[in-house]
Amino acid sequence: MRMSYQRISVIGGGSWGIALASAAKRAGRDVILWTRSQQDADILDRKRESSRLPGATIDSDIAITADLTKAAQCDAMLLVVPAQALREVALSLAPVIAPDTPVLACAKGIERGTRKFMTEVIVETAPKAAPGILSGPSFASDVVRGLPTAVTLAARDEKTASALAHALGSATFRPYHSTDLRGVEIGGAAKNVLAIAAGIVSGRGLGASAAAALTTRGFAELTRFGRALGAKPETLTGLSGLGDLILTCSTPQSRNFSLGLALGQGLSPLEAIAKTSLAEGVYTAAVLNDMAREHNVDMPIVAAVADVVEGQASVDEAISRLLTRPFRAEG
Ligand SMILES: NC(=O)C1=CN([C@@H]2O[C@H](COP(=O)(O)OP(=O)(O)OC[C@H]3O[C@@H](n4cnc5c(N)ncnc54)[C@H](OP(=O)(O)O)[C@@H]3O)[C@@H](O)[C@H]2O)C=CC1
Ligand SMILES: O=C(CO)COP(=O)(O)O
Repeated sequence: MRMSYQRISVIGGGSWGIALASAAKRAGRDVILWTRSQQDADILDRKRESSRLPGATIDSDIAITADLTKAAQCDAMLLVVPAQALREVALSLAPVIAPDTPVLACAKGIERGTRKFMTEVIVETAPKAAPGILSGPSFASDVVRGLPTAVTLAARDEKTASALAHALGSATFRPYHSTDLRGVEIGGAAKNVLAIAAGIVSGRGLGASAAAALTTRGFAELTRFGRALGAKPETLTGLSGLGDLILTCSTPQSRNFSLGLALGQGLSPLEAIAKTSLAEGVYTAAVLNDMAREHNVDMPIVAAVADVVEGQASVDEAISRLLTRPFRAEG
């Protein structure tokens, strides 16, 4: 098994892909960044900046390509495309990556239709790869500027997870390693949905006390769901669970929070989606709600967000439903 991960490929030239490529470069790795269009690759290569990350410079030593076969020549790969596009990209990669190459999902979401988590999609589409996941409280704009961030990186075995954390880590980008794939991916997927609710609370002007209650009760939902699906408690209270929930529920720097803010201020779901760049919680809300029901897990905030973004309830109806739930023991 390869344990030296010098050549890192980053698949996806959006804001998180560029930020992770920059972090890997800062850690001393040889980095290739793949974008799906040749035109984008040429522009990024020439300008060394992206409108998605204003003010950030892409290191001149990061190779940029639109050639998947070239990008597949690596020791480890980061998949940094939206959750709903991960299957399509992994399918194209499967024939060109070497067996046992770690392929880390860096998207936060659950596939609609199949109800699969990101590492399950990798296992299905690229069965010879070694699946992993990287997730945690980390805005691309912070990571690309080299501000201190910490994330969780999980692989099936601890040696691989630890070696990958060493390969990608630096003083300002600190991956903590884990083998709890499921726990890490549940945190990243659920927190986006809960961040929409936090944004709604802010946009409706419900106050700081309501915001704290929402985040805490949201964490109770995330924990219940995680426990039902076999996540480790320490993962749920760690960076990729509680850590990312706190970050995304607290600032309009989060796209999910800011989409919620727009909904709370009275925009329709379609208007709010059009106004915000990729907010994964929109696509995860209904599938997470369905999975919660399937596993008999009570997730009233997630259900409320799903109804609002799918246009089945108004913001006021959803809030009223949450506030009139029966009183119960905490837990
Ligand atoms: N931004 C952030 O701060 C963070 C983001 N994430 C997660 O990373 C994932 C990606 O987000 P982010 O980079 O911000 O999103 P962006 O919208 O900035 O970028 C998405 C990238 O994926 C590409 N893409 C979209 N669909 C496909 C497809 N079918 N095939 C190939 N490439 C595709 C886009 O290409 P094109 O330009 O051609 O459309 C674009 O380069 C999300 O799941 C997000 O939750 C996680 C942590 C932090
Ligand atoms: O996942 C993120 C930070 O950890 C980014 O959050 P948003 O996608 O809501 O901007």
